[in-house]
Amino acid sequence: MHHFQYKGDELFAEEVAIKDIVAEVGSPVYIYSRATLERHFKAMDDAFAGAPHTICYSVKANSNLAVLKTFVNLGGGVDIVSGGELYRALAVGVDPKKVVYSGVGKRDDEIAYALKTGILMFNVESEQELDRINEVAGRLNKKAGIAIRVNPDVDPETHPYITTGLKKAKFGINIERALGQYQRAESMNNLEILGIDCHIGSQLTKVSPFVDAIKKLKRLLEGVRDMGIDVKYLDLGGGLGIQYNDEAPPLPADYGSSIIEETKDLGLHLLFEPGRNLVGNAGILVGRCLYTKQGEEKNFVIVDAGMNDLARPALYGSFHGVRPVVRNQSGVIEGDIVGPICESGDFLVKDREIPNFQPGDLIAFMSAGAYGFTMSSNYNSRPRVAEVMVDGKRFEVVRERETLADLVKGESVPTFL
Ligand SMILES: Cc1ncc(COP(=O)(O)O)c(C=O)c1O
Ligand SMILES: N[C@@H](CCCC[NH3+])C(=O)O
Repeated sequence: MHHFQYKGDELFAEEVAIKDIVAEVGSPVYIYSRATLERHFKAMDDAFAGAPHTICYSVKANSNLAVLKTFVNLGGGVDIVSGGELYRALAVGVDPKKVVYSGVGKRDDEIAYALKTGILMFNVESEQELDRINEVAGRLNKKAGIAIRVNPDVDPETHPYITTGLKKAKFGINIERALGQYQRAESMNNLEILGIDCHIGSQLTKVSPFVDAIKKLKRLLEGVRDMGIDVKYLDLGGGLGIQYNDEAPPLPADYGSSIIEETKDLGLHLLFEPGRNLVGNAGILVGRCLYTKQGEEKNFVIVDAGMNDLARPALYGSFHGVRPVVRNQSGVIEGDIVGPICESGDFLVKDREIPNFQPGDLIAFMSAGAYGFTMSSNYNSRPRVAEVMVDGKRFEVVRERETLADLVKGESVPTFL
């Protein structure tokens, strides 16, 4: 259940007809439901009510300030992977002590920015990074809180591109080497060891890989504690999946109870970094049918939104549900919904039964709130689209559509031309 439902033949976002939003803001447009964002956050937060915990929303999934502010208002922290994400989170007043910083390629300036901000901890992803953070912290006369992101080598059984906790992944430090790194960290002057971290992948539809990972981390935790290191936090990353099509991911409550059961005697404060689960089904992308075309072997619906606006189908072959914004189509066809981009990979829907859309019709691409706008680009010199947040009967533009002038912002023709 979410807040994008038909009333009669018109698709609504909460209490607002989507066609009214498009009439004012144009298309394509991303539309987010505040009520859905809040409900998802609370479901996750409530799932861990039985344990000390903080929900550190993973900013990469959707970094719009309005979305961040929604979660910060509910007491959320953030998981960031760049100085840019930190900047965004600070702009909406996140508590620095609820910020964790993940990512395999943290630069010196980003580390320094995070240290000056006073974030809770860095999730360290390599041996060299450990030295680097220690060095930068020393230079700034600060102590850096750290956890080691452990790669527990469990298979999350999700898409290979978003599997991150297998041995062959670039992420984290192999669990067998982690203890040695804790020992090294302990000997460094400018680090404070605070936690153990893992993130095994995204769009998981089972609880068991999480539990498997925790079992492995518990063995490591014992070793770390045996060295006399007092770890306070267990960061279990994000990764809980959502329903795009016919997946049946566990409910946050089930995910929560399994994890609490597995961690209840550890005396640790739990951290979570959910992204997709909070925002995926809280957002849609709306585009308009420009043309239809009967190819030699196929029907095409050509829309004004493309892979530059929503990259997931092109990148992962992902499924996004499709709904007419106004139900007036007669019948269905089989075919592709494609964008205007000059790439054969530019499709939003491939080989599916779809409503018989006609030029002018508005189309909602569902479950687009996560990794939608944040992965969009200006490819083909297309201004990035507007973002709107709905709250009950009202809505506001939370990111303006880019203009043609925005496209060339910062560019110049050199003097020698
Ligand atoms: C370190 C880390 N934390 C959290 C997330 C959020 O993942 P998800 O959107 O699947 O919850 C990711 C992305 O997979 C990640 O790499
Ligand atoms: N971008 C991916 C998820 C990547 C997760 C990154 N931590 C997706 O759309 O499914």
